[in-house]
Amino acid sequence: MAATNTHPSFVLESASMQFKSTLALDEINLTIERGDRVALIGPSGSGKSTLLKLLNASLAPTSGSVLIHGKSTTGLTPKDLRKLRTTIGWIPQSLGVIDNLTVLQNIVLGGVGSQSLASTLRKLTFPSRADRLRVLEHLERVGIGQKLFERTSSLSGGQQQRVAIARTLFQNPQSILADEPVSSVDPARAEDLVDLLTTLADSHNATLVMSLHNLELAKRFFPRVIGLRKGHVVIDKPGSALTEADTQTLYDLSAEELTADA
Ligand SMILES: Nc1ncnc2c1ncn2[C@@H]1O[C@H](COP(=O)(O)OP(=O)(O)OP(=O)(O)O)[C@@H](O)[C@H]1O
Repeated sequence: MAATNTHPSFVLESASMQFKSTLALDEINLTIERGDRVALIGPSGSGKSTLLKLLNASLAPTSGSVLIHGKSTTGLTPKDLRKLRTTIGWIPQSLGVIDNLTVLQNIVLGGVGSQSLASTLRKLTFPSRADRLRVLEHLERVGIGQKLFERTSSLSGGQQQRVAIARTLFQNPQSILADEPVSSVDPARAEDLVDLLTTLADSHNATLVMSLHNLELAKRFFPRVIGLRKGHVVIDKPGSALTEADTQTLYDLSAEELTADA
């Protein structure tokens, strides 16, 4: 189980992110409580990945503040930043698994956090019996226990996604962030993976924030759906309460935008 922390998982206070001439996020105010299960939806370019990067402390806001598990991400030393990041499981679009390592080694890497290079190499080369058993337990939970010693490059895309999930769980994070983890798989597999990830996050009592393009999955699996448009939060409600009007709010181009884009 993840360590107890009474703070909300994430708090954004007037947080903005400006990239040169692009205002990717505009004064966002948002609290994500411990154990929340949140889908981030919105059109391409609306700011979903940027928001996840603020929640992962890989970007600091250009103005306003972001608190992760009660700690502001502004002005942290690199050491404190690394320590904070060990409390967050991060599943990027690219999954971040290393092809040439075995499944066991990839998952052990999830747990090394801020340890030294020497200690990391030792763990990778000679994982302890306790680590091997824990890895196996997580692999079994994601349904690929038999793949423990296989080279990750020999696994299918869907199996590699399961490795990425097991690696995140092995880290025992307080929160899990996933950036479109199902973008490149077929609909049936996408549903299985979202089901698996939401169930596992629940059983670990971990907060889950996942960006998704598939609105049906957001509706079915997420008690909270946050819709972004042009760097603003325009929807924040249970997935089961999403309406056609919400979809239009998010995705329909106004006549003004159509003229601007022409
Ligand atoms: N590093 C960067 N430098 C400059 N502009 C950026 C950078 N990262 C993002 N942006 C811009 O910020 C805006 C929001 O991008 P972001 O990637 O957060 O959108 P998104 O909703 O995740 O899109 P998608 O669904 O296509 O992944 C876009 O206009 C994008 O071009």
